[in-house]
Amino acid sequence: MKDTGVTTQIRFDAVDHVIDGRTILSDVSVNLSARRIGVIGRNGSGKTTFARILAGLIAPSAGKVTIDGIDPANDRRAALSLVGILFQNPDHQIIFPTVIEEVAFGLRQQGVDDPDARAAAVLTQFGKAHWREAHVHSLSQGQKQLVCLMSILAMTPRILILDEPFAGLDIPTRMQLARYLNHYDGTLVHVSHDPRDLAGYDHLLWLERGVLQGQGGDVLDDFTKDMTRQGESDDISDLAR
Ligand SMILES: Nc1ncnc2c1ncn2[C@@H]1O[C@H](COP(=O)(O)OP(=O)(O)OP(=O)(O)O)[C@@H](O)[C@H]1O
Repeated sequence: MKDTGVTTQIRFDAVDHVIDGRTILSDVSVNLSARRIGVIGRNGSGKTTFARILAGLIAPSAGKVTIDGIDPANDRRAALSLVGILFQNPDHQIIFPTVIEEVAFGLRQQGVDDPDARAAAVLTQFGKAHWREAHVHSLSQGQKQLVCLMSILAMTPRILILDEPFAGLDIPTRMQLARYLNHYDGTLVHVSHDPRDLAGYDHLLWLERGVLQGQGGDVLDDFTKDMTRQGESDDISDLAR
């Protein structure tokens, strides 16, 4: 990954998130300036909720979130340029019939001049000028995921959040998408339950039932050991989870 020397400051101060009386995140505080951040945890540990709060898609029930001093839930227009998020299922993200319309949409939201020309330039930059008028429904899942990635990177966000975007893709497709990601020179926040996705990341956050269980550069080993230990039990039977 390129290093432009520009770092982005992510702060969560005592963040809680409660839905229907149930605590999904509890007292999460982090102060991050690493370039590649991994968020790891079991299913249902609160990773997607953390990602959506960081992206400003939802406001936390309590506490404060800032990216370089800006509250992404409060200042939605600024958030468009601050942070982009790529989800697992591109079909939940894509809203337009053709590739060019999809890539131009975010640019239009940002208020840039001539969003169609900018979108076409992005397609060319990715070697996909020939996708311009392609119908999104005719593309493979991997190709749709690349349309989502191009749409997000067109807006040049300081932070790119990946919420398990490679789940369900075959190995060659994952490798190809990962190569496109290598050109991104901002801060990557990658959410996954699989430690293999996050090997070599600068900083890890480990969430367990909505609580920050650990963080730092060497959390993956502890996480893997704990997952193996939990795998030997039978807590999948427990309906209270
Ligand atoms: N809008 C919502 N309404 C009700 N419950 C929710 C909502 N969003 C999340 N939850 C619950 O909060 C918990 C954490 O969910 P979240 O999706 O953040 O976890 P996760 O770690 O990303 O899980 P997974 O790895 O399975 O995607 C889960 O038990 C989930 O059912």
